[in-house]
Amino acid sequence: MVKNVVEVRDLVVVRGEREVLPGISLDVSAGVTGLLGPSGCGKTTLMRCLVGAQRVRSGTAAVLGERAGSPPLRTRIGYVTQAASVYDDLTVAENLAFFARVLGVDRAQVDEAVAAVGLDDHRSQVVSRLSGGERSRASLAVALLGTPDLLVLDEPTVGLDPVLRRDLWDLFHRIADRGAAVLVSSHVMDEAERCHRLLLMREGRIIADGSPDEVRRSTGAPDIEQAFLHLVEGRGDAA
Ligand SMILES: Nc1ncnc2c1ncn2[C@@H]1O[C@H](COP(=O)(O)OP(=O)(O)OP(=O)(O)O)[C@@H](O)[C@H]1O
Repeated sequence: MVKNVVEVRDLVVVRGEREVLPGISLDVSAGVTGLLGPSGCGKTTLMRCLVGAQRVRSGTAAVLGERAGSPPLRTRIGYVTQAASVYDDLTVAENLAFFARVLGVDRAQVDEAVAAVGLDDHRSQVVSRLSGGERSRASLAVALLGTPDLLVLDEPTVGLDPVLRRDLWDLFHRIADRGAAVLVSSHVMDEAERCHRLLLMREGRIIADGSPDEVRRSTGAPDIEQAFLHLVEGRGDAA
């Protein structure tokens, strides 16, 4: 068994004129890992590297022992971007059935994925008539097809009410409990408390890495929000 699900070493990514990731290194293992950092610090760029959607200048990114983006990883990684990635003119069930066929996944998994994201009552609804939160849950259901070993979720709870957010976090934990790695970016600090491990980023670098308790302790802050401000404003360095 591969210990680290993700291994990134000295990764350099340039977007436009800017070195967005100036040589980042990190590992991600099973469990729920939160990726936090100010807007523009490079979270999405890093996630794009892990799914093979980002051109890199140098360094390496490996997932489950394979080069990120290589074909064997196709069904082993689920990725949800900030924009919903389902077809507007198909129903929820039709979208799932389509992606199940593309991925070569058993149709039985469609029902499981729809139930997991709480869209049972909307399975026959055309996506264009769903609310924003329902639409993003439909995208999440697609990412769950194939029972991925790595789930990469770019701010999956934006625009969701507290009940749905809690339900989704319970789902992330259930997925992690069966041995998968779940990497979630978020701006919501109470969500950070629900992660097994936190990676705090600033300007394309990891500035803190540890459990919520460890991050709090290393900064002497009473909560993650204060710890985050402390680190991001450069008054400490816990990494
Ligand atoms: N297509 C692009 N061309 C040039 N620069 C880009 C492009 N996409 C993103 N960038 C820049 O790369 C940097 C990192 O962006 P990225 O989307 O990775 O940040 P982020 O941490 O995910 O931000 P947010 O929390 O706002 O989603 C930003 O400065 C952004 O302006």
